[in-house]
Amino acid sequence: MTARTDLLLELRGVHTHIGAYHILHGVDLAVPRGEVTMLLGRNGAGKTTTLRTIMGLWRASQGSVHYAGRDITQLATPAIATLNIAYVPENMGIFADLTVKENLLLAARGASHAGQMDSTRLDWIFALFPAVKKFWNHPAGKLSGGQKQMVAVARAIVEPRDLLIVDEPSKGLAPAMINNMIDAFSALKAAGCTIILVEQNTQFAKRLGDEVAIMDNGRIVHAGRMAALAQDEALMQSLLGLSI
Ligand SMILES: Nc1ncnc2c1ncn2[C@@H]1O[C@H](COP(=O)(O)OP(=O)(O)OP(=O)(O)O)[C@@H](O)[C@H]1O
Repeated sequence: MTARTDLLLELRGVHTHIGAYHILHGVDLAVPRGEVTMLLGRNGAGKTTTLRTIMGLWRASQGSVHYAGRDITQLATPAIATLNIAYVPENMGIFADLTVKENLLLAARGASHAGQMDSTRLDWIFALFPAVKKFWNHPAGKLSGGQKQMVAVARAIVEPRDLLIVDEPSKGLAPAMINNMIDAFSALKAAGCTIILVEQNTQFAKRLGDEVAIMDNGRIVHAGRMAALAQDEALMQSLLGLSI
């Protein structure tokens, strides 16, 4: 099959088993470079499993994952991470006992103290996520769920990324924080980052998504432009069982 040059990431016929369970049943997902792709679907549809398979945290038992024209299906997670792909899981993986600064420092390559971090990039991150600056020297565990989510995304982008993958970024966020998160992802996209977001919040998806893929029962059941889907109430209803 010829590779599409507009795609940064492509899954072809991916099957994933978790132990004895067959979870993904031939996932085809095309992620255009420089855009925001929304992965939607009901609970248990296979969205998180798809992200974990991309990151090598689960191994595809069939099919392939191509990134920037390279087959990464068999690569181990650390090798995948060095390809400038960052993944923020749903539980965020924040170290509660460490300060916000220390959480970010851990993700900064080659920096052993804050003075060695790229200050221009840090200022940019502070502008995107004011809570990160405000609570810089506070233990991350003391922050609200929304603030932790900001720290988790900030940590993922402390180094420049080509692909950022975030599982449910809007989960539990107050409306003002949702707007902040949308602005931050828009700024990241404008800076050239390709983004994949798993979402349950269809308003969030509608405002940010360029491309959309909808999963059900371990398969992609619809893929296309977000704007087109957002205008098709009936299709949205039939795919997700809710209205946008
Ligand atoms: N570690 C596991 N062991 C067994 N089954 C699992 C495991 N993780 C996920 N599953 C199952 O795989 C299916 C897909 O789960 P997944 O978390 O990928 O769905 P999801 O679309 O991300 O849903 P949610 O929004 O609820 O997280 C579900 O039926 C789930 O129960």
